Amino acid sequence: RDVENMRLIRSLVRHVKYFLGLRFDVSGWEHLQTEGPYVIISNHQSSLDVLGLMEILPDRCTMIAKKELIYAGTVGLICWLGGIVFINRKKPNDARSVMIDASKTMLDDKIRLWVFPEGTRNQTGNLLPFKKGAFHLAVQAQVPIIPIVFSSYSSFYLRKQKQFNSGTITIKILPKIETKGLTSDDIPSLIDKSFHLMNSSFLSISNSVPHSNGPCKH
Ligand SMILES: CCCCCCCCCCCCCCCCC(=O)SCCNC(=O)CCNC(=O)[C@H](O)C(C)(C)COP(=O)(O)OP(=O)(O)OC[C@H]1O[C@@H](n2cnc3c(N)ncnc32)[C@H](O)[C@@H]1OP(=O)(O)O
Ligand SMILES: CCCCCCCC/C=C\CCCCCCCC(=O)OC[C@@H](O)COP(=O)(O)O
Repeated sequence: RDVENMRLIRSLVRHVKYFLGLRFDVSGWEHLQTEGPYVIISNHQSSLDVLGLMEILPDRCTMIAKKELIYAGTVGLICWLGGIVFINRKKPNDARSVMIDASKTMLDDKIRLWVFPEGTRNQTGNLLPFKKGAFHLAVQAQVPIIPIVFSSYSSFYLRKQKQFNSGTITIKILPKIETKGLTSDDIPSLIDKSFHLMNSSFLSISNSVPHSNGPCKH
């Protein structure tokens, strides 16, 4: 169990896109060229997000995930080996204390953490209001937040209609938001700022989908 295992996991998962006919169009790589630990936050539409995540995953970066994933067979084992931090969403007090511990570990072990601040998968067409854990984590560790947005999958993947076509996912890496000197009092405004940046970015990259390479909506 070590975050270094993510290198191997990342290189294996990167092949899955070819089987599904998916492409990634990434912008903002330069924003990930930040030294040391940081917290990445991104929107969460489906388990397909794992492919985009692995496409851009920086070194020494692991995720916060719901603890049910440990029991998901091979996927659970892979998550455990990759050093994923598991939280019990049914016990928010426990989840919070795990995240407070994580804020120390990320500094001690120079680890970056990826959090899905919506807290659950969402395909409503707008981002869900953000939970607060990711922002407490960044402020407690005094590390930057790097927001990342995946464009809507609705042009190629309709879960209810069981439709899946090939397509292109646009990933936009946004400039980091510094948290040095911020305290827990600043968290509401930090959330507000991050939410509006990400939601407007999500809407703008989802409407255009310029490079769609597959059969489109029916
Ligand atoms: C064949 C190929 C196989 C390939 C296999 C490949 C495998 C690869 C593996 C990759 C896997 C990726 C895994 C992705 C998994 C993604 C998920 O599981 S998403 C779901 C889980 N994640 C989350 O839920 C994170 C977001 N949630 C939160 O951050 C929450 O805040 C919370 C920590 C869970 C707590 O929940 P809750 O209490 O409901 O939340 P709030 O409303 O936000 O907060 C209430 C209250 O508590 C205060 N608070 C919150 N956090 C903290 C903290 N860390 N420290 C101090 N205080 C905290 C918060 O301020 C609120 O109080 P207030 O008075 O209202 O301010
Ligand atoms: C046509 C099929 C389209 C789907 C293809 C999916 C291919 C993905 C390939 C490999 C990735 C498998 C890793 C699965 C990890 C799942 C993580 C996940 O997404 O957990 C859900 C959790 O965050 C939120 O849970 P809830 O929405 O609250 O419950």
